[in-house]
Amino acid sequence: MTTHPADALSALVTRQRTAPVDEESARRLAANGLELSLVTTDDERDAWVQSVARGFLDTERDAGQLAAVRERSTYRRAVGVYDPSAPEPAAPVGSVAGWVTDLTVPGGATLPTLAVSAVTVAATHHRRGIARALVEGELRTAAALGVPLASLTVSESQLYGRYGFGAAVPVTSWRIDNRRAGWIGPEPGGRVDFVSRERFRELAPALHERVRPRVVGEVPVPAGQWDSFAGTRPDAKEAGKNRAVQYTDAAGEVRGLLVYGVEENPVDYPRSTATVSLLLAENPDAHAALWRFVLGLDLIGEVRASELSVDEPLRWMIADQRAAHVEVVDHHYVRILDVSAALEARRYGAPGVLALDVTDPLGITGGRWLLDVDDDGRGVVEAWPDGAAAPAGATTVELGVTELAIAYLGGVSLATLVAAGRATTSDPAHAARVLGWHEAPRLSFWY
Ligand SMILES: CC(=O)SCCNC(=O)CCNC(=O)[C@H](O)C(C)(C)COP(=O)(O)OP(=O)(O)OC[C@H]1O[C@@H](n2cnc3c(N)ncnc32)[C@H](O)[C@@H]1OP(=O)(O)O
Repeated sequence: MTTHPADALSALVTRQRTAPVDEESARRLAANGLELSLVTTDDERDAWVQSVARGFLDTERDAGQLAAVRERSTYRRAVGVYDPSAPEPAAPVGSVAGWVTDLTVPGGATLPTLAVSAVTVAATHHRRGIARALVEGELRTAAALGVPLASLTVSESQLYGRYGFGAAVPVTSWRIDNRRAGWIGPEPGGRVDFVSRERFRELAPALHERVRPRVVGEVPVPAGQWDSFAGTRPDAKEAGKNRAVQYTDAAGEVRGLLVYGVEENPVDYPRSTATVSLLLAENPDAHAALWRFVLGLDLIGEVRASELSVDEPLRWMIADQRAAHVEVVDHHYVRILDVSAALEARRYGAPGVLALDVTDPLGITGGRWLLDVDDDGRGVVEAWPDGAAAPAGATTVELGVTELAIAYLGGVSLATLVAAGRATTSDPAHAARVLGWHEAPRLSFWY
């Protein structure tokens, strides 16, 4: 009997949520008088949420906020580190959250990934290896369950390379002088209408589910996060600042959604700012119509948007490209936990054989593989035994698991990594063509 991919994913989701904590990390922490534990009861979860809020410079949560979080975070596993000698031992001094979801890879397949979030360590306990124990432990647990990837978005760029995560999905942040920009893009025939935040909240999950399997680098938005976008959480601050808009095509189908907020400029009213929180478009018409709408807003002098593709088509829809200040930022980090499964899943940019020698500082998935790509971009992976020579005609590539992750989604050229001294190969041009992809990856939100 074959297992449907969705069934396999949901089995992994359940097993990861309840898996015991990693024994090696528990031992390491115990040697320093600390306890590693799964967070299970409501009281434990509330205390854990307070520690996470403090770690991310947020305010203490009140009862209403704790209830809202409790209701919206059942999808994820929470782990805490406890110090029994602290005056308040029930408050964790370290935290991590993780859930198995799926990530779109080149060619349109999706692959299970351990999404990691909420990594914090109390300032009273930092720089003693607590974060390392938490992250390594969760990676080992996921790898043992057969999850092939891990991924995260980061507060600081320099934290996760040491665990084998690579910045696979760079994105762009935009500041657009909308008066100067000038629209030269299409003028689609559908209609744009304001809708309530509640309607946005209702329509957005299904629209994102239609869009994200086509966008390399995307993962599903966790259900609880839609309320944050829409401002429909009962505890949302200034929820009314969010304005929602939909694009409907000529057949009456909603193909695009936008949520944005405005900041008044008190000294020069027509120079106020609009910030796009999310623009979801199912097709080029919806994309063009919603951007045209934002750039034409009255009383707005600057439009801001972030988490856009590095190859965002908007650049080619405005007459004056210098009206847009565009900054590239590292955003979605990927960690390969199973090189063979990861390489088999994606499609490739060019045919040929790569003989890959991958080192993994954590010892989870290092080794040697032959990747044989056919004319349609499909790859077959087999082990390349130690000591065996590379097959005639193969391009050899030596790199770390971090660098393989950086190149894995086709967003960063292997030739660039070679030029940066981060990988070596017998043929940079061929290796880059094979691992390359025709569309830049993107992740449109933070998690
Ligand atoms: C996916 C996410 O959740 S991203 C969010 C990350 N968390 C935050 O930004 C919240 C605020 N910061 C913190 O809570 C903590 O400082 C953490 C979680 C970043 C680090 O926790 P610590 O327990 O101090 O980390 P730990 O002692 O395990 O250090 C692990 C390694 O990271 C390094 N490191 C830790 N913090 C930093 C930092 N801010 N900058 C650079 N390196 C750092 C350490 O030097 C150590 O290096 P090594 O093991 O390679 O020698």
